[in-house]
Amino acid sequence: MALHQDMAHAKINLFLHVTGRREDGYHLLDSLAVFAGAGDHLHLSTGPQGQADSLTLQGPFAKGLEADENNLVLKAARALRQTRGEEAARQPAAALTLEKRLPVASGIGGGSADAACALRLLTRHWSLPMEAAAHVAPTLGADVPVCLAQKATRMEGIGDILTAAPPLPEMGMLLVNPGVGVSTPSIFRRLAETGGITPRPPLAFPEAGWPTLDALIAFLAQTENDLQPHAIAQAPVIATVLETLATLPQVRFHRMSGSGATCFALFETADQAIRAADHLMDRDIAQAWWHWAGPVLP
Ligand SMILES: C[C@](O)(CO)[C@H](O)COP(=O)(O)OP(=O)(O)OC[C@H]1O[C@@H](n2ccc(N)nc2=O)[C@H](O)[C@@H]1O
Ligand SMILES: Nc1ncnc2c1ncn2[C@@H]1O[C@H](COP(=O)(O)OP(=O)(O)OP(=O)(O)O)[C@@H](O)[C@H]1O
Repeated sequence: MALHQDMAHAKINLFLHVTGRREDGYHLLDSLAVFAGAGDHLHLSTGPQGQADSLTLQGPFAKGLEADENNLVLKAARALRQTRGEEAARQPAAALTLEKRLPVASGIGGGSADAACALRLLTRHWSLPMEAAAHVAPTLGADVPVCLAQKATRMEGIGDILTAAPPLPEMGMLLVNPGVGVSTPSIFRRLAETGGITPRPPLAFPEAGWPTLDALIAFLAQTENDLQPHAIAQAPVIATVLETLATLPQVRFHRMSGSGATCFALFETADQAIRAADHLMDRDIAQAWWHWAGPVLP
Protein backbone atom coordinates (compact mmCIF):
# COMPACT_ATOMS: atom_id res chain seq x y z
CA MET A 1 0.00 0.00 0.00
CA ALA A 2 1.36 3.41 -0.98
CA LEU A 3 2.09 5.64 2.02
CA HIS A 4 2.46 8.79 -0.01
CA GLN A 5 1.74 9.68 -3.60
CA ASP A 6 2.21 12.80 -5.67
CA MET A 7 2.06 13.93 -9.29
CA ALA A 8 5.01 15.04 -11.40
CA HIS A 9 3.43 17.62 -13.69
CA ALA A 10 4.62 18.43 -17.19
CA LYS A 11 6.65 21.66 -17.44
CA ILE A 12 5.92 23.80 -20.49
CA ASN A 13 8.22 26.62 -21.60
CA LEU A 14 5.80 29.23 -23.01
CA PHE A 15 8.88 30.98 -24.39
CA LEU A 16 12.57 30.19 -24.13
CA HIS A 17 15.32 32.67 -24.94
CA VAL A 18 18.94 31.61 -24.88
CA THR A 19 20.77 34.72 -23.68
CA GLY A 20 24.37 33.53 -23.38
CA ARG A 21 26.75 30.67 -22.82
CA ARG A 22 28.88 29.95 -19.75
CA GLU A 23 32.49 28.78 -19.80
CA ASP A 24 31.34 25.27 -18.84
CA GLY A 25 29.10 25.09 -21.91
CA TYR A 26 25.79 25.55 -20.06
CA HIS A 27 23.50 28.15 -21.60
CA LEU A 28 21.94 31.14 -19.89
CA LEU A 29 18.20 31.25 -20.37
CA ASP A 30 15.16 33.42 -19.93
CA SER A 31 11.95 31.41 -19.91
CA LEU A 32 8.39 31.40 -18.62
CA ALA A 33 7.57 27.90 -17.42
CA VAL A 34 4.04 26.78 -16.55
CA PHE A 35 2.74 23.38 -15.46
CA ALA A 36 -0.02 21.40 -17.12
CA GLY A 37 -2.50 19.03 -15.51
CA ALA A 38 -0.71 16.19 -17.35
CA GLY A 39 1.85 14.27 -15.34
CA ASP A 40 3.49 11.10 -14.11
CA HIS A 41 2.32 9.54 -10.84
CA LEU A 42 4.77 8.54 -8.14
CA HIS A 43 3.88 6.26 -5.21
CA LEU A 44 6.04 5.61 -2.19
CA SER A 45 5.83 2.88 0.43
CA THR A 46 8.29 1.58 3.01
CA GLY A 47 10.62 -1.08 1.57
CA PRO A 48 11.85 -4.22 3.37
CA GLN A 49 14.15 -3.51 6.36
CA GLY A 50 17.81 -3.29 5.47
CA GLN A 51 17.20 -3.16 1.69
CA ALA A 52 18.15 -0.42 -0.78
CA ASP A 53 15.67 2.10 -2.14
CA SER A 54 13.90 0.54 -5.14
CA LEU A 55 11.93 1.62 -8.19
CA THR A 56 9.21 -0.12 -10.19
CA LEU A 57 8.01 1.30 -13.52
CA GLN A 58 4.47 1.14 -14.85
CA GLY A 59 2.36 3.05 -17.34
CA PRO A 60 2.31 3.73 -21.09
CA PHE A 61 5.87 5.13 -21.32
CA ALA A 62 7.57 2.74 -18.85
CA LYS A 63 9.02 0.73 -21.72
CA GLY A 64 11.22 3.67 -22.77
CA LEU A 65 13.03 3.71 -19.44
CA GLU A 66 15.12 1.54 -17.12
CA ALA A 67 14.41 1.36 -13.38
CA ASP A 68 18.16 1.37 -12.71
CA GLU A 69 20.45 3.73 -10.79
CA ASN A 70 20.40 6.19 -13.74
CA ASN A 71 16.70 6.76 -13.39
CA LEU A 72 16.23 10.28 -12.05
CA VAL A 73 13.91 9.00 -9.30
CA LEU A 74 16.63 6.78 -7.81
CA LYS A 75 19.26 9.47 -8.46
CA ALA A 76 17.10 11.86 -6.39
CA ALA A 77 16.83 9.32 -3.54
CA ARG A 78 20.59 8.69 -3.60
CA ALA A 79 21.47 12.40 -3.67
CA LEU A 80 19.09 13.16 -0.79
CA ARG A 81 20.55 10.35 1.33
CA GLN A 82 24.09 11.53 0.56
CA THR A 83 23.39 15.12 1.49
CA ARG A 84 21.80 14.17 4.84
CA GLY A 85 24.56 11.70 5.81
CA GLU A 86 23.84 9.63 8.95
CA GLU A 87 20.43 11.19 9.46
CA ALA A 88 19.31 9.74 6.12
CA ALA A 89 21.13 6.44 6.64
CA ARG A 90 18.80 5.75 9.60
CA GLN A 91 15.71 6.18 7.41
CA PRO A 92 13.84 3.14 6.07
CA ALA A 93 14.21 2.00 2.46
CA ALA A 94 11.80 3.66 0.05
CA ALA A 95 9.92 1.47 -2.43
CA LEU A 96 8.95 3.82 -5.24
CA THR A 97 6.55 3.11 -8.12
CA LEU A 98 6.57 5.46 -11.09
CA GLU A 99 3.58 5.44 -13.41
CA LYS A 100 5.16 6.95 -16.52
CA ARG A 101 2.45 8.81 -18.46
CA LEU A 102 4.58 11.54 -20.08
CA PRO A 103 6.69 10.77 -23.15
CA VAL A 104 10.43 10.49 -22.39
CA ALA A 105 12.97 13.06 -23.69
CA SER A 106 10.15 15.27 -24.95
CA GLY A 107 10.85 18.84 -23.78
CA ILE A 108 8.26 18.84 -21.00
CA GLY A 109 10.69 17.96 -18.25
CA GLY A 110 9.24 14.54 -17.41
CA GLY A 111 12.42 13.19 -15.84
CA SER A 112 13.04 16.45 -13.99
CA ALA A 113 9.45 16.47 -12.72
CA ASP A 114 9.89 12.86 -11.52
CA ALA A 115 13.11 13.77 -9.69
CA ALA A 116 11.45 16.78 -8.04
CA CYS A 117 8.42 14.66 -7.11
CA ALA A 118 10.70 12.03 -5.55
CA LEU A 119 12.43 14.77 -3.53
CA ARG A 120 9.05 16.06 -2.27
CA LEU A 121 7.86 12.58 -1.28
CA LEU A 122 11.14 11.48 0.31
CA THR A 123 11.65 14.64 2.38
CA ARG A 124 8.15 14.05 3.79
CA HIS A 125 8.71 10.28 4.29
CA TRP A 126 12.08 10.77 5.97
CA SER A 127 10.99 13.90 7.92
CA LEU A 128 13.73 16.02 6.35
CA PRO A 129 13.41 19.77 5.86
CA MET A 130 12.30 20.94 2.39
CA GLU A 131 15.60 22.86 2.19
CA ALA A 132 17.28 19.49 1.72
CA ALA A 133 15.24 18.97 -1.45
CA ALA A 134 16.01 22.51 -2.67
CA HIS A 135 19.72 21.91 -2.04
CA VAL A 136 19.83 18.65 -4.01
CA ALA A 137 17.49 19.66 -6.89
CA PRO A 138 19.97 21.62 -9.07
CA THR A 139 22.51 18.78 -8.90
CA LEU A 140 20.03 16.51 -10.69
CA GLY A 141 19.28 18.70 -13.73
CA ALA A 142 18.66 22.28 -14.79
CA ASP A 143 14.88 21.80 -14.81
CA VAL A 144 14.59 20.08 -11.41
CA PRO A 145 14.45 23.25 -9.22
CA VAL A 146 11.48 24.72 -11.14
CA CYS A 147 9.69 21.37 -10.92
CA LEU A 148 9.86 21.36 -7.09
CA ALA A 149 7.11 23.98 -6.68
CA GLN A 150 5.27 23.23 -9.99
CA LYS A 151 4.09 26.83 -10.23
CA ALA A 152 4.34 29.35 -13.08
CA THR A 153 7.89 30.68 -12.85
CA ARG A 154 10.35 32.87 -14.71
CA MET A 155 13.57 30.87 -15.15
CA GLU A 156 16.86 32.68 -15.59
CA GLY A 157 20.53 31.81 -15.17
CA ILE A 158 20.90 28.21 -16.32
CA GLY A 159 17.44 27.53 -14.91
CA ASP A 160 18.52 28.09 -11.31
CA ILE A 161 17.36 31.70 -10.82
CA LEU A 162 13.65 31.38 -10.23
CA THR A 163 11.06 34.14 -9.76
CA ALA A 164 7.35 33.50 -9.28
CA ALA A 165 5.58 34.60 -12.47
CA PRO A 166 3.03 37.39 -12.19
CA PRO A 167 -0.62 36.23 -12.39
CA LEU A 168 -1.58 34.34 -15.54
CA PRO A 169 -5.10 33.99 -16.93
CA GLU A 170 -6.95 30.68 -16.72
CA MET A 171 -6.38 28.76 -19.94
CA GLY A 172 -6.59 25.38 -21.60
CA MET A 173 -3.69 23.55 -23.19
CA LEU A 174 -3.20 20.82 -25.77
CA LEU A 175 0.14 19.00 -25.77
CA VAL A 176 1.20 16.94 -28.80
CA ASN A 177 4.31 14.79 -29.16
CA PRO A 178 5.04 13.05 -32.45
CA GLY A 179 6.85 10.13 -30.82
CA VAL A 180 10.44 11.13 -31.58
CA GLY A 181 12.74 11.49 -28.60
CA VAL A 182 14.89 14.64 -28.75
CA SER A 183 18.07 14.80 -26.69
CA THR A 184 18.42 18.15 -24.88
CA PRO A 185 22.27 18.23 -25.09
CA SER A 186 22.18 17.66 -28.87
CA ILE A 187 19.84 20.63 -29.40
CA PHE A 188 21.97 22.96 -27.25
CA ARG A 189 25.03 21.69 -29.16
CA ARG A 190 23.39 22.56 -32.50
CA LEU A 191 22.60 26.05 -31.20
CA ALA A 192 26.19 26.53 -29.98
CA GLU A 193 27.63 25.29 -33.30
CA THR A 194 25.59 27.80 -35.28
CA GLY A 195 26.58 30.60 -32.87
CA GLY A 196 22.88 31.18 -32.65
CA ILE A 197 22.39 33.51 -29.70
CA THR A 198 19.92 36.21 -30.70
CA PRO A 199 20.76 39.61 -29.13
CA ARG A 200 17.63 41.14 -27.59
CA PRO A 201 16.83 44.06 -25.30
CA PRO A 202 15.98 43.00 -21.71
CA LEU A 203 12.48 41.57 -21.45
CA ALA A 204 10.17 43.05 -18.79
CA PHE A 205 7.32 40.99 -17.37
CA PRO A 206 4.27 43.13 -16.51
CA GLU A 207 4.13 43.40 -12.70
CA ALA A 208 0.35 42.95 -12.64
CA GLY A 209 0.62 39.90 -14.90
CA TRP A 210 -1.69 39.11 -17.79
CA PRO A 211 -5.40 39.50 -16.93
CA THR A 212 -6.56 37.84 -20.15
CA LEU A 213 -5.33 35.26 -22.62
CA ASP A 214 -5.21 38.06 -25.22
CA ALA A 215 -2.75 39.96 -23.02
CA LEU A 216 -0.59 36.89 -22.50
CA ILE A 217 -0.57 36.09 -26.22
CA ALA A 218 0.38 39.69 -27.10
CA PHE A 219 3.35 39.25 -24.74
CA LEU A 220 4.30 35.80 -26.07
CA ALA A 221 4.14 37.09 -29.64
CA GLN A 222 7.26 39.19 -28.87
CA THR A 223 9.11 36.08 -27.70
CA GLU A 224 10.40 32.84 -29.23
CA ASN A 225 11.62 29.41 -28.38
CA ASP A 226 15.22 29.73 -29.58
CA LEU A 227 15.62 25.94 -29.53
CA GLN A 228 12.68 25.35 -31.88
CA PRO A 229 14.49 25.77 -35.25
CA HIS A 230 17.32 23.51 -34.07
CA ALA A 231 14.88 20.84 -32.91
CA ILE A 232 13.00 21.06 -36.23
CA ALA A 233 16.30 20.65 -38.11
CA GLN A 234 16.87 17.43 -36.17
CA ALA A 235 13.28 16.21 -36.18
CA PRO A 236 11.33 17.82 -39.08
CA VAL A 237 8.08 16.18 -37.92
CA ILE A 238 7.94 18.92 -35.24
CA ALA A 239 7.09 21.39 -38.03
CA THR A 240 4.24 19.08 -39.07
CA VAL A 241 2.94 19.04 -35.49
CA LEU A 242 3.01 22.86 -35.37
CA GLU A 243 1.26 23.14 -38.75
CA THR A 244 -1.40 20.70 -37.56
CA LEU A 245 -1.96 22.56 -34.27
CA ALA A 246 -2.48 25.80 -36.22
CA THR A 247 -5.44 24.26 -38.07
CA LEU A 248 -7.38 23.10 -34.98
CA PRO A 249 -10.51 25.01 -33.92
CA GLN A 250 -10.16 27.81 -31.35
CA VAL A 251 -6.36 27.54 -31.07
CA ARG A 252 -5.03 30.91 -29.89
CA PHE A 253 -1.28 30.26 -29.82
CA HIS A 254 1.10 27.38 -30.50
CA ARG A 255 4.81 26.70 -30.09
CA MET A 256 7.33 24.00 -29.13
CA SER A 257 8.26 23.49 -25.44
CA GLY A 258 11.83 23.19 -24.12
CA SER A 259 14.15 21.32 -26.47
CA GLY A 260 11.21 19.49 -28.08
CA ALA A 261 9.63 17.58 -29.55
CA THR A 262 6.41 18.28 -27.61
CA CYS A 263 4.45 21.27 -28.88
CA PHE A 264 1.64 23.07 -27.07
CA ALA A 265 -1.43 25.03 -28.11
CA LEU A 266 -3.27 27.49 -25.87
CA PHE A 267 -7.04 27.92 -25.63
CA GLU A 268 -9.45 30.11 -23.65
CA THR A 269 -10.65 27.06 -21.68
CA ALA A 270 -9.72 23.45 -20.95
CA ASP A 271 -12.98 22.35 -22.65
CA GLN A 272 -11.91 24.04 -25.89
CA ALA A 273 -8.57 22.24 -25.66
CA ILE A 274 -10.35 18.91 -25.18
CA ARG A 275 -12.62 19.56 -28.19
CA ALA A 276 -9.58 20.48 -30.31
CA ALA A 277 -7.98 17.18 -29.24
CA ASP A 278 -11.06 15.35 -30.58
CA HIS A 279 -10.54 17.07 -33.94
CA LEU A 280 -6.87 16.14 -33.84
CA MET A 281 -7.79 12.50 -33.35
CA ASP A 282 -9.84 12.62 -36.58
CA ARG A 283 -6.62 13.26 -38.54
CA ASP A 284 -4.76 10.22 -39.92
CA ILE A 285 -1.39 11.85 -39.27
CA ALA A 286 -2.08 12.17 -35.54
CA GLN A 287 -2.90 8.52 -34.93
CA ALA A 288 0.68 7.71 -33.89
CA TRP A 289 1.09 10.89 -31.85
CA TRP A 290 0.73 11.29 -28.08
CA HIS A 291 -1.54 14.06 -26.90
CA TRP A 292 -3.06 15.48 -23.73
CA ALA A 293 -5.63 18.24 -23.29
CA GLY A 294 -6.81 20.00 -20.14
CA PRO A 295 -6.07 22.90 -17.79
CA VAL A 296 -2.86 24.74 -17.04
CA LEU A 297 -2.21 24.63 -13.28
CA PRO A 298 -2.93 27.90 -11.44
C1 LIG B 1 15.64 23.20 -22.19
C2 LIG B 1 15.11 23.17 -20.77
O1 LIG B 1 14.20 22.09 -20.61
C3 LIG B 1 14.33 24.48 -20.50
O2 LIG B 1 13.51 24.42 -19.37
C4 LIG B 1 16.22 23.01 -19.76
O3 LIG B 1 17.15 24.06 -19.88
C5 LIG B 1 16.93 21.67 -19.84
O4 LIG B 1 16.87 21.11 -18.57
P1 LIG B 1 17.35 19.61 -18.28
O5 LIG B 1 16.80 18.69 -19.30
O6 LIG B 1 17.07 19.36 -16.83
O7 LIG B 1 18.89 19.76 -18.56
P2 LIG B 1 20.14 19.02 -17.91
O8 LIG B 1 19.84 17.57 -17.79
O9 LIG B 1 20.60 19.78 -16.71
O10 LIG B 1 21.21 19.27 -19.05
C6 LIG B 1 21.28 18.52 -20.24
C7 LIG B 1 22.25 19.22 -21.16
O11 LIG B 1 21.61 20.34 -21.77
C8 LIG B 1 22.52 21.42 -21.90
N1 LIG B 1 22.02 22.57 -21.14
C9 LIG B 1 21.04 22.43 -20.20
C10 LIG B 1 20.56 23.51 -19.51
C11 LIG B 1 21.12 24.78 -19.79
N2 LIG B 1 20.69 25.86 -19.15
N3 LIG B 1 22.08 24.90 -20.72
C12 LIG B 1 22.54 23.82 -21.40
O12 LIG B 1 23.41 23.96 -22.24
C13 LIG B 1 23.86 20.93 -21.41
O13 LIG B 1 24.54 20.42 -22.52
C14 LIG B 1 23.48 19.78 -20.50
O14 LIG B 1 24.49 18.83 -20.42
N1 LIG C 1 12.21 9.08 -14.59
C1 LIG C 1 12.64 9.48 -15.78
N2 LIG C 1 11.76 9.95 -16.72
C2 LIG C 1 12.20 10.39 -17.91
N3 LIG C 1 13.47 10.36 -18.31
C3 LIG C 1 14.38 9.91 -17.44
C4 LIG C 1 14.00 9.44 -16.15
N4 LIG C 1 15.12 9.06 -15.53
C5 LIG C 1 16.14 9.25 -16.39
N5 LIG C 1 15.71 9.75 -17.54
C6 LIG C 1 16.56 10.12 -18.69
O1 LIG C 1 16.57 11.56 -18.79
C7 LIG C 1 16.54 11.99 -20.15
C8 LIG C 1 15.66 13.24 -20.26
O2 LIG C 1 14.34 12.88 -20.05
P1 LIG C 1 13.15 13.92 -19.86
O3 LIG C 1 11.88 13.19 -20.14
O4 LIG C 1 13.27 14.64 -18.57
O5 LIG C 1 13.49 14.93 -21.03
P2 LIG C 1 12.86 16.26 -21.46
O6 LIG C 1 11.36 16.16 -21.37
O7 LIG C 1 13.44 16.63 -22.79
O8 LIG C 1 13.34 17.26 -20.36
P3 LIG C 1 13.62 18.80 -20.44
O9 LIG C 1 12.35 19.48 -20.88
O10 LIG C 1 13.93 19.04 -18.97
O11 LIG C 1 14.77 18.98 -21.36
C9 LIG C 1 15.99 10.81 -20.96
O12 LIG C 1 16.86 10.58 -22.03
C10 LIG C 1 15.96 9.62 -20.01
O13 LIG C 1 16.73 8.54 -20.46
